[in-house]
Amino acid sequence: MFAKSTNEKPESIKRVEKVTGRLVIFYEVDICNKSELHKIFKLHKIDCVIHLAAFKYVGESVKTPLAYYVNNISTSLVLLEVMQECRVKKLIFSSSSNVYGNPKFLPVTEDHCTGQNCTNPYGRSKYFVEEILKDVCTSDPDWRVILLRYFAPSGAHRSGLIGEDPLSEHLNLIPCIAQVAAGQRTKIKIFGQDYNTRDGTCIRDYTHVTDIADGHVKALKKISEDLFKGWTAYNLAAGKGYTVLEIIKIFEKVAKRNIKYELFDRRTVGRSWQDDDLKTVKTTKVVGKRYIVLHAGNKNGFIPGADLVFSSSTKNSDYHGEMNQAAKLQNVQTLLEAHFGKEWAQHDNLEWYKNILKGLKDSENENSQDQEYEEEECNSLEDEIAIHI
Ligand SMILES: O=c1ccn([C@@H]2O[C@H](COP(=O)(O)OP(=O)(O)O[C@H]3O[C@H](CO)[C@@H](O)[C@H](O)[C@H]3O)[C@@H](O)[C@H]2O)c(=O)[nH]1
Repeated sequence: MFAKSTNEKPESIKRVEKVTGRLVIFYEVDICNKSELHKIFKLHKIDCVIHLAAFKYVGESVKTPLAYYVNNISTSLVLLEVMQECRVKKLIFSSSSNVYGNPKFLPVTEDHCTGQNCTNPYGRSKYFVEEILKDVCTSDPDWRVILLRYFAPSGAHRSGLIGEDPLSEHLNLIPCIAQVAAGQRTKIKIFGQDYNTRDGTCIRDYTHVTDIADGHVKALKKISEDLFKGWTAYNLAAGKGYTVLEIIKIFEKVAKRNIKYELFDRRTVGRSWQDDDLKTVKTTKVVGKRYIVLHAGNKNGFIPGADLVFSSSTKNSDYHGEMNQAAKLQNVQTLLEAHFGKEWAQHDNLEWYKNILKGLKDSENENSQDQEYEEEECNSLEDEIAIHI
């Protein structure tokens, strides 16, 4: 085992030895230190590497994206180079369900697309490393890679000897609840209450760490099978989602303690597994006031001052009717005319907006059902004068 001692305490290695009954050979080394890594690879006959070294806090990654990209990607690159040079070509990579971003279907299976709509730098760093590993496998058929995509690893070994005692101020949900229960924190901040779920808080599939450990043992067997080739991804998940509030209530019941909490905004651009009962993933409802910004311009750029901001009074996500009231568009028309004089014209393709200017209601409007079409048209009209919303 090799690691930088940012998060590990020496005592934890001793405890791993106690729980497993095996001697752990431990090197305290920065994985980015290529020459040190080389020495270790020369000292031992290594068959397969399990690569777990990474920063892992979603919230922290949003605040310090570069630290996450540098740490999570460069460690992987140095490790891969050393492995390649030492002809060790089997790797089990600790990836994340974050690579799926906002899921397009549920349950999320391994063939779900990855990388699209990742909601945070942590998830994207895992996605990038996955892609690098796929390229490495394509370049050399001797490489074998298993990507293990964890779903919210949580819990502790049943002996109580190994658990999570985080040093970071950024905490995962369950250690944070545990600290509140133990009196080390006064309350827990719940990030997000506007998810499309049973109680509005985010759903995660919390997977016990010993199940995750079993997954690694199985992956080790799999990668050594004669027929194994290239790369394969496996989800490591329990298969059942719980909301943040449900987890808090379960913890209260088990620990027989009151867990105080406070509601906050979402930590990232929201990813949630949504409600199990919902067949499709729906657009997240926005609670509260919305501000709509509209710009106008042409190929020479936006017209200075030609932007309209107004606050919607509706609380549901379909604010378009309100936004396109003739009065609002009239403001834009006035601005455009002030800038272009009579040269300005609304493009024919913007039928829907034209109809609104004529005072037609949504139901009388032929194109109103297809707003996406409208937006696409706007994008392809860069050379025309167009209203772009
Ligand atoms: O103080 C807190 C901490 C978390 N949450 C919420 O609880 C849920 C779970 O968050 P957390 O326990 O931090 O897990 P994830 O953000 O899902 O990330 C974890 O799970 C991923 C796999 O899903 C792993 O890849 C990551 O390394 C690991 O940090 C999320 O909705 C959070 O917004 C709170 O409301 N308050």
